[in-house]
Amino acid sequence: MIPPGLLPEGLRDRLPPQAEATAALVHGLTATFASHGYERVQPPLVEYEESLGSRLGGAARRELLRFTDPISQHTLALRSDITGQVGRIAVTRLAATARPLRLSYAGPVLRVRGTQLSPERESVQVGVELIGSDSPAAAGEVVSLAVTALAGTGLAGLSLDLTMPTLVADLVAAGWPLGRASLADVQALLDGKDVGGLHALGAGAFEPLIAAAGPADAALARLAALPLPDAVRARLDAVAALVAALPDIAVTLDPTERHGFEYQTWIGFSLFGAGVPGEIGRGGAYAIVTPEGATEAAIGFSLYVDGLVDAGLGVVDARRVLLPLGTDAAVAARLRADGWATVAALSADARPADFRCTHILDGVEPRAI
Ligand SMILES: N[C@@H](Cc1c[nH]c[nH+]1)C(=O)O
Repeated sequence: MIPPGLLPEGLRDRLPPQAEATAALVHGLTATFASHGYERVQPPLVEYEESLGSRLGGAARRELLRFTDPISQHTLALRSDITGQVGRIAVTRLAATARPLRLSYAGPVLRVRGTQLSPERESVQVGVELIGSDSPAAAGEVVSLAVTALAGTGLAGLSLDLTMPTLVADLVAAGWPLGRASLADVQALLDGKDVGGLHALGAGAFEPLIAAAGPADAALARLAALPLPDAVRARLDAVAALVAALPDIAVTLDPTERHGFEYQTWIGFSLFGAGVPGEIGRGGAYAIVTPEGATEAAIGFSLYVDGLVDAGLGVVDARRVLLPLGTDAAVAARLRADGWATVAALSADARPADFRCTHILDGVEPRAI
């Protein structure tokens, strides 16, 4: 028998005050997005696996929890990421809406497996997608919105890691010599920072990419010294402009990092902050496939609210006042209008501390205890 209170691995209850903190953070972040012109959409928790899966990269698709719908007999899946759903909305229901389209979203996502760093399987994603452009200006808007929104939560020590997920493939397409290696080999060797392996397969041309990782300014300078095709150089300039626009936060560049960027294209980024293990958010440019088989450029980010909650952010400093038995309803209403949370005693011996009250009503005024 499963003991009462036991939850499946990777799932948890949020209790006071964290449950409220989650809601407050979601509210604050989406309000910031709204103030920058991003309008909220709310896709469902569950969709056809075929449709949901096709909008995720390979690894993320394997993270979908699937089941058969007893009504339609189709395979459905719980979303592991909201970005693909927003893309679907953009190219179907909102296909005729003017571009760029600025949408925001918030809600729970579920993945089959947690990771060592974040064992939770359910988490809350909050984010924006700018659809119709992935230009340098769009990237600048989206990255600075992520930074502004996170700064608004009180998070300290914010830092940004940039990557260029399609860089290696672009260089290969431009004729950088692979030797006896395949594109996948080179990517795997770069992931492992395996200089010897690259040379052994005759793909030594890619070695300088390993050294071109670290603090963004130095990494960009190293990359710029390489024989890059014009299109890649233009993207590098866009990344440099983006870094220059963020003088107040630490920015690093790891140009070949692909882990977690299954569907992102010319730019990807992760956000980190003090007191939060693992990423706080991730984003980048990507292409949405339209029902006609064309593609539409987009860029956005998702923030993972649970890390912020676990770090103690979002806790609303509630002023809670205990109302002794028989308190006048009008007095209680006035206190609430003044921003108090009122807790009505249901017995004469109710003690403020038992109800996490900081005050007790004394006559018509709250008295600190
Ligand atoms: N949803 C992606 C990040 C993203 C949003 N938009 C583009 N990329 C993730 O959580 O990994």
